Amino acid sequence: MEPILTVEQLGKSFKQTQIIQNISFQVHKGEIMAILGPNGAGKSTTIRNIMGIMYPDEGKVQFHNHPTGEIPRHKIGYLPEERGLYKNVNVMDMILYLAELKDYPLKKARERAMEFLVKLGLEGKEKVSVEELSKGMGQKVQFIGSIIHEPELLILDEPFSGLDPVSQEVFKKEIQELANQGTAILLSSHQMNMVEEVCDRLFMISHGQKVIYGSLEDVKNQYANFKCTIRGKNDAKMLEQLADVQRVERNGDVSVAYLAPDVHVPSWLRELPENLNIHELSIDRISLHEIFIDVATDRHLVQDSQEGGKGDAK
Ligand SMILES: Nc1ncnc2c1ncn2[C@@H]1O[C@H](COP(=O)(O)OP(=O)(O)OP(=O)(O)O)[C@@H](O)[C@H]1O
Repeated sequence: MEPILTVEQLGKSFKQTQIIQNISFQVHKGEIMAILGPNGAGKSTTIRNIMGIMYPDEGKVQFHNHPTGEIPRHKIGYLPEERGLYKNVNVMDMILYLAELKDYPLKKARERAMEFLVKLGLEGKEKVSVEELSKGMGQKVQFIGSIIHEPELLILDEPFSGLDPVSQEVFKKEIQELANQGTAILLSSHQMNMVEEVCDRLFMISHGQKVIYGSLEDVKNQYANFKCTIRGKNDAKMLEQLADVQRVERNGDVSVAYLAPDVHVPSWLRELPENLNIHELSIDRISLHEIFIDVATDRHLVQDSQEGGKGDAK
């Protein structure tokens, strides 16, 4: 795997408060790397340090194939968390202006702009003034602006926020296609279902520090324990006392028992008490959404200490 970006031991403080600490990860050619974490964890600060919008107090950012310390802006695409376009220009001129800023040939930019306007359902909007666009349409135009110059690294800060489900799917497809064509993508998002569907690897920050780093598969193998959902009138206490049950959540007649790591599911099922009331029962692995909540609420630390510490996925 060819690294495009290496972030090494990045640290940043504001007014003596350490915001991020010892942040290290790589983004490879053709992969989608998710940077995740609760509100205020330090994702945007990390991205801003990569983009040179602010400078780290410690560590370094290296763009491979470029001299050390250089930020090759014409090779980076960036969709910032704060959306914003010039209002009194038309859509095509806006996109061409952004291409020009990156020294990208205008003829090619116009062709690519048309191609993406069609793909994102904005055909015929080329001459429409940006201020007449809806929020979602504006976001699509800004997205086109971030990829118009064929960047080798694309940084997307919350690309799905504010989009309807259909537009989210369109964005998802485009992001996957760009990765298939070799673009390295660093994506920050709170939409775990989307992250689970598109990302190859993920880096999770909590309180400014790495908590998980690894491939989606490794992370799921390591952190996605099983849960057993039972519909039927049952005493939650009885379920809590079963072997290998870490906790039980209850909603009406539905109880979800979260199982310990490495539980042998067939054996666990065999041991269920005979008087258990079962209308429906299912066994699933917890989702990335649930892993995220475990991490964000430090629940995984309890789990790690019970196991003697699992460490990172990578
Ligand atoms: N310019 C700044 N001056 C002081 N503190 C800042 C500044 N920028 C960010 N912070 C603080 O740094 C912390 C991390 O903020 P950051 O925006 O990086 O988080 P985030 O993970 O992107 O959060 P969100 O998911 O809410 O966008 C927060 O506590 C924030 O208040």
